[in-house]
Amino acid sequence: MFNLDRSTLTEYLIEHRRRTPEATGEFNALILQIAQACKAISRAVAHGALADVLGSHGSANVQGEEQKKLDVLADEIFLRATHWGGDLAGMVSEENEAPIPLPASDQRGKYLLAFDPLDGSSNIDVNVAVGSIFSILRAPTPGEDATAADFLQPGRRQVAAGYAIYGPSTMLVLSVGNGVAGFTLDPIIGEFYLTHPGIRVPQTTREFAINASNARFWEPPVRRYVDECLAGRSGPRGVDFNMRWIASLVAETHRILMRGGVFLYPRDRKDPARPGRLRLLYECNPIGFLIEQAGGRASTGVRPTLEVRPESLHQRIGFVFGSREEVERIERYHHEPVIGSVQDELPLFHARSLFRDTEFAQ
Ligand SMILES: O=P(O)(O)OC[C@H]1O[C@](O)(COP(=O)(O)O)[C@@H](O)[C@@H]1O
Ligand SMILES: [Mg+2]
Ligand SMILES: [Mg+2]
Repeated sequence: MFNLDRSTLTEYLIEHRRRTPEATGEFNALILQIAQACKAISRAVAHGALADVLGSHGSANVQGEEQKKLDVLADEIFLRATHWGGDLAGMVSEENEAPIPLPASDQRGKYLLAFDPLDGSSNIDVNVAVGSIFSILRAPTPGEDATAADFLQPGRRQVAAGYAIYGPSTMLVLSVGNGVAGFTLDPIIGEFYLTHPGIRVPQTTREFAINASNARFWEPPVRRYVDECLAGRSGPRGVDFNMRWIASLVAETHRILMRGGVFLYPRDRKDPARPGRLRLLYECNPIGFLIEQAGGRASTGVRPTLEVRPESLHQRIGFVFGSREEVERIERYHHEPVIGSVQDELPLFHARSLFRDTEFAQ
């Protein structure tokens, strides 16, 4: 059952360092600190009610969202595990408005860390998979405290990115810029082992994921895409599609990395002040980096996510990613003039579509 030949995460990182002669070891130290944080969060998640980590913390974060106990705990765990290491010049977290001050006595390093300590918070209390997401950038002025502006770099400049998924097993999925590798935690030994080398996203798929409760706010290209998927074999796509919605970005990403698919949390018209739901710096950019490294495509719906120049730390943006062919199709729909949708062609969709509304009917 156990394969003793598997590399540990540490061995994988040492191997990577051998191929990077100028590496000092700071980068590996940082990744291992993050992995340590993920192990501690995994333990808290696994203990659930036994560790009194379910339920609301009774506070709101900078974005006005209710904080769960586990959001706050995971944030603290990330801070403790990483901010004494001396390899960081700054940190940004979903749960903190400004960059988190590093300890005064500590040296400043050359990396910036942006993270979502607990992703999929609405799933904590219902015992569904949640995760942590992280993005690593180079500090423009190594050795000095980073400013908020230092973090506003396009995702293409990420040095590494990854997530931990706390599911039936805990995994760390990582890219240091040469593909994507998945490591599974042995919870007894407390070690991540390389179990999924060279992860690739299948180019084609027949499975999509979108929060359909927002259908009335979708823009026409998204409506067209989803309507065509729903029309299945008798529609313009000529095949039946399957649908998933977990409401944990990490879990959706993991499914897509494992078996393909396309995920959409598009820009919509729900709230003009919030063009999209997901946050660019610590959700879309790291996931986009992993998806591109695995041969898939990550997009705003119009252009590659990793090309966007961020404007603020907690900026939200439309996000579409997954199997390349589907993402390219969605981008094409955004660039094409709006023409009649499948709704106009199929009588069923006129009066009774699940996603029917009048406001944006074409
Ligand atoms: O509640 P919705 O609309 O289904 O949104 C789900 C999305 O919100 C998120 O939970 C946001 O992340 P946080 O839990 O870190 O705030 C994503 O993981 C997920 O894709
Ligand atoms: Mg999140
Ligand atoms: Mg979160």
